[in-house]
Amino acid sequence: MVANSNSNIPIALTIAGSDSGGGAGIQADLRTFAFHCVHGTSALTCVTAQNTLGVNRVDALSPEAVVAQIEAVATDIGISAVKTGMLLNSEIIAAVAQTIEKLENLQVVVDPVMVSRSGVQLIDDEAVETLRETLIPQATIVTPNRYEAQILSGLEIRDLEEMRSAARCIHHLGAGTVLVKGGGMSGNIRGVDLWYDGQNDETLKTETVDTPHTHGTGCTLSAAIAANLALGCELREAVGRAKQYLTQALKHSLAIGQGQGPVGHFFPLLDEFRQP
Ligand SMILES: Nc1ncnc2c1ncn2[C@@H]1O[C@H](COP(=O)(O)OP(=O)(O)OP(=O)(O)O)[C@@H](O)[C@H]1O
Ligand SMILES: Cc1ncc(CO)c(N)n1
Repeated sequence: MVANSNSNIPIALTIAGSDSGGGAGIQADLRTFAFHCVHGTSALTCVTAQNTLGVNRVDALSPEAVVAQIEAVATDIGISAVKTGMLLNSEIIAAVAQTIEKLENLQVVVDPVMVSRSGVQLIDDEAVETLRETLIPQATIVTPNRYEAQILSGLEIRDLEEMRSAARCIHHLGAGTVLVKGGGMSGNIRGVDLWYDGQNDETLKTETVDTPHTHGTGCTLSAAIAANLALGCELREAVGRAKQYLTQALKHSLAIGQGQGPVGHFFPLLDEFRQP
């Protein structure tokens, strides 16, 4: 039998860290790409020993190793969309920014991973500055959570109005569009995101899912945006579709481990493969 090979498959790249627990990072990104029928490629920045309770250890790769992975993919396979996640330190951020700057026709989704959901800063101040100066200006869209938006804007965020002000400040750093995510907000704006593209702002809401198992929401959302961009969607549509996918994954989140379980990326296949 002759294979029905597909040479038109959209291709996306994730530049991010590994999560041994499988809920966030590269593992979440590649699963999200796959569930959008997008071929996923990856450049690993660090390896975390992590589970549903937290991060126990982080080992970084060298900036040269990160660049070599990006170049190996770009020079042979080609990429139409990239997402960046946990970049860890200033040297890796600068190397990634320099490398992707040279790639043409690339849509860039920057998830500026720097603060955990509990509000703990994961990267040092120098790395924040490098992110601000080198990578965010290249972003088609940047997707900070509440705490990351506070650091990038220097503003406190307690309500929608403050999310709006922060988005405007971050837009001044040079990103095309800013999406301030509301997973860390409380009350009726938990799960409401604020979009600002330099002209219009808009609140994006699907529904609030009442679950403690939200590990990997940010990675999944940014990977789904990159996947939809690789599929050819316009940015606003890509974000809307990504939020729908994430909401379904949250509704099917996995109550595994003793802490915060991951979102369930494979909900579209549950009926087919559900155990008896
Ligand atoms: N309980 C919820 N119900 C609905 N949507 C949610 C909920 N929690 C998070 N989201 C959505 O998930 C997406 C990611 O936002 P969040 O603020 O959780 O990012 P994050 O903190 O970067 O995630 P992570 O925990 O992976 O670091 C956003 O679209 C947000 O609105
Ligand atoms: C590897 C990795 N990337 C991103 C996050 C943020 O959710 C995480 N916990 N781990």
